[in-house]
Amino acid sequence: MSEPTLDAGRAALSRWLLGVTRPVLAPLAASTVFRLVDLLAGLALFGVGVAAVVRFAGDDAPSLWALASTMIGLSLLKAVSRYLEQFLGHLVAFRALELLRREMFARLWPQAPAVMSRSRSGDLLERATKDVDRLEVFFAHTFAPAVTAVLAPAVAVTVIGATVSWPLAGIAAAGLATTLVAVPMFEARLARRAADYTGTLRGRLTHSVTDSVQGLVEVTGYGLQQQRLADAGTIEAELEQVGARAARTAVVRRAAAMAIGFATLLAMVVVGVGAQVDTTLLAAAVAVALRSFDITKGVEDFLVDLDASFASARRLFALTHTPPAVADPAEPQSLPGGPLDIAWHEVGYTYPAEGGGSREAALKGVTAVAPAGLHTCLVGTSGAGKSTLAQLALRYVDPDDGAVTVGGADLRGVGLAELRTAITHVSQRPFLFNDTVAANLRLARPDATDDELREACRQARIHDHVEGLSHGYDTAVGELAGRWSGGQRARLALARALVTRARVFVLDEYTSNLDGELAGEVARSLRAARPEATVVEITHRVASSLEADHVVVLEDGRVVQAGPPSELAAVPGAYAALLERQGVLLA
Ligand SMILES: Nc1ncnc2c1ncn2[C@@H]1O[C@H](COP(=O)(O)OP(=O)(O)OP(=O)(O)O)[C@@H](O)[C@H]1O
Repeated sequence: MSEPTLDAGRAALSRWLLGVTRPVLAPLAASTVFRLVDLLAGLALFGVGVAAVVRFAGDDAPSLWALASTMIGLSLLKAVSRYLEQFLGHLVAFRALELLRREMFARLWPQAPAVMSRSRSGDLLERATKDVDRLEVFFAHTFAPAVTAVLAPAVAVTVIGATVSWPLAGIAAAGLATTLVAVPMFEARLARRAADYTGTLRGRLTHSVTDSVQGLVEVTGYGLQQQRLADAGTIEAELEQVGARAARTAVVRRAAAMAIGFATLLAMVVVGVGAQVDTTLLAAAVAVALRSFDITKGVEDFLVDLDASFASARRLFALTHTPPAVADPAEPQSLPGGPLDIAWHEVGYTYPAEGGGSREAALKGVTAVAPAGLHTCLVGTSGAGKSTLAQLALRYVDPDDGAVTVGGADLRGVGLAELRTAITHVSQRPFLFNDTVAANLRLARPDATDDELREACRQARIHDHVEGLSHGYDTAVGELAGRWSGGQRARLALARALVTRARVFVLDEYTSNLDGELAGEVARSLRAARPEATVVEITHRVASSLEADHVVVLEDGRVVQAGPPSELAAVPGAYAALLERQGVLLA
């Protein structure tokens, strides 16, 4: 199946959705058939009932036995088909939800972590949950009503024609066709735009609320509560406006549909009486037509939901079809054994600009090395490109120019799984899951033993703290790790990295929350625990880089100095200037 482009039209989106939900198409079709039988049985019940009342009112009373058995038979048929329709409909709903969620995560996985820096958190959440839910509802609860809203009236009209009168059937058909085709077209474009815009606004609202909750400390600290509420209120007001317009359109549509229905029924009565159609049959025909108009409402609901569903599908599609920032090589190359060096060769990288603008390159022809088995510090002023250099070493993104090698192998040629095992990362803002300490540590290696967890925590100088918690390693870390200090969180994150068997540690300012003495102790402990490992550390604490084996100094996306820290500190230059700025006295 060819994949539609990111601004896919409805046909392409439908092909994609049908492809994803293929396994539920058969039960969906069966559910639709049972719904049709249910509706037709309902129409027949209504028609037979009205006809019976008319005959009882006249002097031609029907046989009670025949009437009762017909009604009971139709009721049973209706009940059984309704049960089967509902049963299959729910089956389809749950399976479709599962299929859509799987598709979404399978597509997002290769995009992480790049997608996290591209997407706003609330927006991503909105797409991952609400958009998928909306599609599921459309799929499982809107499709069958729409199809049967056309088929059931079509069958009813044919039966009226064959059993009562074709002119009456023609009038009913004309009225029903008008409600099915003309009414939904009223302001259809407006409804579609409203649905798209509503989705965007909802994303903005979720984003705003998520930001307010995550930034609660800043919001409270700077007294921004009213402003945040006002911002969210503005979006809500806009949502309300869009919703009100859509509701007004829906009211006009409904009123038009009711007027057409009323005129059709009146015309049927006038023509039927004029043509001297049998009263009982005429009453039954009008009753069936009346009920058919109710059924056509399914198409109207479908069209309203259709707009919202396509809007959801479009957002989900754009998210899931963004090409992954990095791809697994077709024929992965294995890494050599032993300590691994990381080398950047003439590397250039520019972050993608939002809205097609241009950005300045974050890295400009960087050539540097973090020698195997040694401790390298990347230093430089804020925004110099240190984190970007580290991200390239982790292959979170690929360079625009040049290459990054690990143990001599181009990162783009090494399987991502092998790479993630060989190189581990402690980020500037480590995330701790709302689970126990042990579970958080085992994320790195699920089969790690209790003793291994303890050893890693001892090495990261966090064991004593964990042991002092109410349930030791089984203590819950707490949502968003709010109960942990920055330094404790950083050390737990380091312990998590130490649980792995990684040969390269990329540490992004992992000691920034520790006092100088503890930072030095942790660094020495890491060295002692993993003497063969290559450590690439980003640090603002330039003084601590004096203890490293190798230093790379970056400035404005370029390497300006590199070498052993003692040599660099001894000559005037960027490194000496950084040290001086931090009050380190040079000999
Ligand atoms: N996700 C991003 N999108 C766009 N630009 C980015 C992104 N991350 C970093 N940049 C830009 O790239 C440049 C290098 O940033 P980088 O984070 O690598 O610097 P750094 O030396 O690690 O800074 P710091 O010490 O402040 O963490 C900066 O100009 C920064 O604004």
